[in-house]
Amino acid sequence: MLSNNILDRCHAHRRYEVRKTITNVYNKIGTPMDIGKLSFQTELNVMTRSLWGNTIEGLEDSVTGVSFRELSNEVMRLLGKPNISDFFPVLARFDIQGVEREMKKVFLSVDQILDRIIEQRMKLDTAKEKRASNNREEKDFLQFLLDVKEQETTETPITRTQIKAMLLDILVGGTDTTATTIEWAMAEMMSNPETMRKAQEELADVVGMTNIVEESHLPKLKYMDAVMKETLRLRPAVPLLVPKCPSESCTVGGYTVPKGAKVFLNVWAMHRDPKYWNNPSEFKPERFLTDSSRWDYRGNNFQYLPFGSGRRVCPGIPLAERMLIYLLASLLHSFDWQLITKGEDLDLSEQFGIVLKRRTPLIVVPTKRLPNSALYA
Ligand code: HEM
Repeated sequence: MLSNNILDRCHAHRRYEVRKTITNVYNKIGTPMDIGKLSFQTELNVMTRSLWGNTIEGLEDSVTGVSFRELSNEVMRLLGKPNISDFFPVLARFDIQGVEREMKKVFLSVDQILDRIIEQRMKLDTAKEKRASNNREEKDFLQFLLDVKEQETTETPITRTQIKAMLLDILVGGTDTTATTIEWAMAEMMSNPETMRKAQEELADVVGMTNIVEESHLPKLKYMDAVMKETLRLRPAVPLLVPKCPSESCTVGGYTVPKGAKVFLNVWAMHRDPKYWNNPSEFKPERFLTDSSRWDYRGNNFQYLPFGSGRRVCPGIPLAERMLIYLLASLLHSFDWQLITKGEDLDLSEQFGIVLKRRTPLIVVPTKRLPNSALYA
């Protein structure tokens, strides 16, 4: 589902959702907008369309009374909260801060949403629907997993709980990270208007002002790509990566790491180390334009690891790469953006957590940029 090949085949989902977002923004032009919220909803819709062919707009509220974004925020908050049980496992059964209790509550809600989606799919699964689905050119991810579950001969049978876990892993791993990165990129550009000017100039050159951004333009948007790389250097969405736990004691850089230790890799600090970066706290996309072959997201260059490295490197890189640039480019090409109060200093402070969020949401006001209104439909 996350390979470039499959992503190429379902590019229509991304186009549909990004265009829907542009139209929605256009319909509310001149009013303040929360960029994080807007990006989250677009990314969530893109992912759920690829996972089970539909969005969860409406369903989430009707099943649990809260939006998926609120649930996801809560999962991230609890995952990042320092928990005494982790430091003194002997106390874990008392769950002194109630982290486990709260997490169970959130997961129950997410579980109900995913159960409803699976049940809806299984209800459709009459013989007639099944024939239609088998004949369909593309199966979505859920259908693929349900088919594997049905084949009892499979060596490693897959359970409904595992299906829900995989769906949740992908949803939680992909939505907040992408939305937060777009929000940071926009905030950094608003604080450095020269970078915004250059990005919009590139869009005018590559896409033109009588056209809309398409995924086919993305490989030509070199400056926009550098903006994303610089955003992920300065504001890595997962600043401590996902904790690692060695299965054997080992020695790294002269230090012994005992078997079973919890290891955090502080890429936030690595990305700001003055030994490797000139003026590390400056937002300067140009640093990624020179010697660009050195910079990619695969984790082979140990001074730059926004998606991790090795066996547990983020599997969502191909989707993230496309969606980050596609959505940001579409927002910057279609609109100019201003802060609510002109001349105000934008708050760039960070909030500690497993995902590196802004302390305050980025609220900005769009104005129309393209001459032809039909391009917003
Ligand atoms: C800006 C976007 C994203 C960033 C910065 C990001 C970053 C990361 C990082 C740092 C890790 C941990 C790697 C490690 O510890 O070595 C990770 C894991 C993961 N990511 Fe992403 N990610 C992004 C988008 C996505 C997307 C779009 C998806 C899914 C479609 C996704 C799915 C996952 C999953 C499932 C894991 C867990 C992998 C495992 O533990 O085996 N991510 N991501």
